[in-house]
Amino acid sequence: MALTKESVLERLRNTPLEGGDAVSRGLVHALAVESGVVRFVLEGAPEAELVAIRPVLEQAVRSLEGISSLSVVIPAGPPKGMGAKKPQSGVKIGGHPTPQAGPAPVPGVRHILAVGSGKGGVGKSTVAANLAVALAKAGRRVGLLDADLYGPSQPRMMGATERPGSENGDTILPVMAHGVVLMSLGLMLREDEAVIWRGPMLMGAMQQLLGQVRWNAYGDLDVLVIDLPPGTGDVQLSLCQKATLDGAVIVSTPQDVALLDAKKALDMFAKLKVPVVGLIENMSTYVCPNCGHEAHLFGHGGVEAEAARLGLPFMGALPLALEVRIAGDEGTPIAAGDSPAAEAYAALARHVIDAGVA
Ligand SMILES: Nc1ncnc2c1ncn2[C@@H]1O[C@H](COP(=O)(O)OP(=O)(O)OP(=O)(O)O)[C@@H](O)[C@H]1O
Repeated sequence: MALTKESVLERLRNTPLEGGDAVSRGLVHALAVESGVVRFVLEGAPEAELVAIRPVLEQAVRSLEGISSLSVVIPAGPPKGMGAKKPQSGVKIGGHPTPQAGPAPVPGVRHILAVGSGKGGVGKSTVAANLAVALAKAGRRVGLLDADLYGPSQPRMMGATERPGSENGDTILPVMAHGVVLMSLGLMLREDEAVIWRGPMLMGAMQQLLGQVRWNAYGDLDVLVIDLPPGTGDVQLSLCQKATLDGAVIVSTPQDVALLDAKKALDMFAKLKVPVVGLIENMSTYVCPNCGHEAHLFGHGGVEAEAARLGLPFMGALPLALEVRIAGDEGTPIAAGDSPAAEAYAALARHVIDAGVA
């Protein structure tokens, strides 16, 4: 049977879900089928439920004959008329930290995974966003905390513009984007507003972002992914003092100068007794889209060699790809779609799950 809208709808109708199939429940929107490419939007139920049923529907549709790619999008934020009422948050972030005896668990969060890098600009935030989305696609309940307080980029990368609300003027309600529960200082600032805080203010802000944000507002989280600032400064230190981290992944480009800084980040996590889940080489190769020539702009293989030298797991190499940059700029991480890059992030997510951190 040829691949048509009707054949996709029929397959979806014949895929049983709790409460009825996705088509009769009115969850399938904007279905498009063109030369083997299938796309649709899943909307009309709480986001956590949509995230849970998406892999079931994807598996059912993928087995149709003639399909070359599939993209099932869950729009950011609750559908109109659904979800908690969120008055604008009057909570002020940044202030001196309050005394805390030692690292404390974050309520409603099972695991905390930090994504760090030694050097700036190596793609740490891109990896954090895509890894969070890939973990959500793998069926995990995921939060993403943008702890890059001086340069919060997750609102843009995750396409989130909604201001976090507050139920009582004390706790902060995070927002939902691409199936991930997100909080970033960037959601509370103007896009051109600068953060000019010293150490204690940063530490106070970190404490608030961990303790005052209601991370389980949409259900308990399997994992909270934390996008750290580059380097080994106050934010990293206060995070490890305030919360128990289950693991860290380090992102580096292959060139020596980035690797040198990555080693400092590894040393920091060793001193803070945070287990390193693995190293990721980003911007590893570049394949020319016109002629297919493969170039190694920043070198190649350096991170894998370093991981082997240190006896740490190498999680994988991610290519330098225009579509990854465009997807990040447009607010839909590449991992949300269906492409070789999305598959590479799915493999990283499996690594994290196998390591028992999600
Ligand atoms: N594999 C990739 N292919 C193409 N572009 C990439 C890739 N990884 C990251 N980028 C782009 O590189 C830029 C820097 O990435 P990103 O902001 O993730 O880095 P960072 O290490 O978090 O930086 P910062 O030090 O500012 O926190 C972004 O424009 C991003 O889209």
